[in-house]
Amino acid sequence: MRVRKVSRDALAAAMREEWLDRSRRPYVEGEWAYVPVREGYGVEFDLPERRPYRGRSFQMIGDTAVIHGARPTDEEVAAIVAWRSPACVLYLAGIDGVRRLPATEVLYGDPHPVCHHENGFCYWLNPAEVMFAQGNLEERRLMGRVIAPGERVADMFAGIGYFTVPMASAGAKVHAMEINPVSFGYLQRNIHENKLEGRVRPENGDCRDLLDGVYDRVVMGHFDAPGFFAAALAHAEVGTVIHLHALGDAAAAAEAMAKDAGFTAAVTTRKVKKYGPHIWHVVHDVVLS
Ligand SMILES: C[S@@+](CC[C@H](N)C(=O)[O-])C[C@H]1O[C@@H](n2cnc3c(N)ncnc32)[C@H](O)[C@@H]1O
Repeated sequence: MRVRKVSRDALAAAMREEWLDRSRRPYVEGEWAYVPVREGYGVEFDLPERRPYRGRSFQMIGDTAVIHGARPTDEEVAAIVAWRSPACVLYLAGIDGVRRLPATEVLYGDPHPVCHHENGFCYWLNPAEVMFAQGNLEERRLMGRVIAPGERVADMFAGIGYFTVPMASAGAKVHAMEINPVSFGYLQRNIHENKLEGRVRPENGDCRDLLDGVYDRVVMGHFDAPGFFAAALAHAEVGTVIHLHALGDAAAAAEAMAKDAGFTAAVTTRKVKKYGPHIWHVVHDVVLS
């Protein structure tokens, strides 16, 4: 690409120049911008054409690239670094145990806390320490939309606040429970960074011990949630809505447990993402009457 080099501050003015090639995009690196030049005008450099990235998909969390599946080769890591200039590349080999801890290998740079921007919120986390579920994006948006101001909400598996933050921002009073002290630290930070103190009561511990009083809505964002459903029912009343996450269909079991607790349950189900062959991560919306 034929370019002229200008300072980043001068880029806006360069974009109005007669010599600008409007069919190409400028390339910005650090404090400098390389601005494409039309035929017939003088150039300072002829940059090699940047080859588009054709490797497998990866997740950007803040400035950290996270790659799933088979362990990437050195060439794959080099291609990601050349394409996105991440500060760090992590290989996510798996997610362990009920605390959903990521098993990661550092392939480039040093892991560090990052701010991941999503739906207008900022989530601090270190992707080498805690997971950030990519496939739940639509569910996180939805939880922000279903809230009526003043609702009493329990987020039983709050993690770093993916559901708590949008719900509190929509006007709910959220009781956010998280058992892992590392995730809990980020939860507290994310409540603060998103200016939601006063709307969230964060507590570190087992949600079965922390549930307190009666809630209008209960979010159960964990694959093991069906095993905790009885605990949620003990803090529900007629009209309470429970968002029960599960791997596979837990609707019939939920209806039976609600009946045992003296309620009638109306259950609707949506798929969040495919988890494995013939296995879906689903959410059952359980409305109690
Ligand atoms: C799937 S992760 C984060 C969930 C987040 N709501 C999401 O879907 O992105 C589930 C979280 O539940 C926490 N957890 C597991 N068992 C728990 C328990 N008994 N009480 C409170 N938190 C628990 C884990 O430490 C983890 O941070």
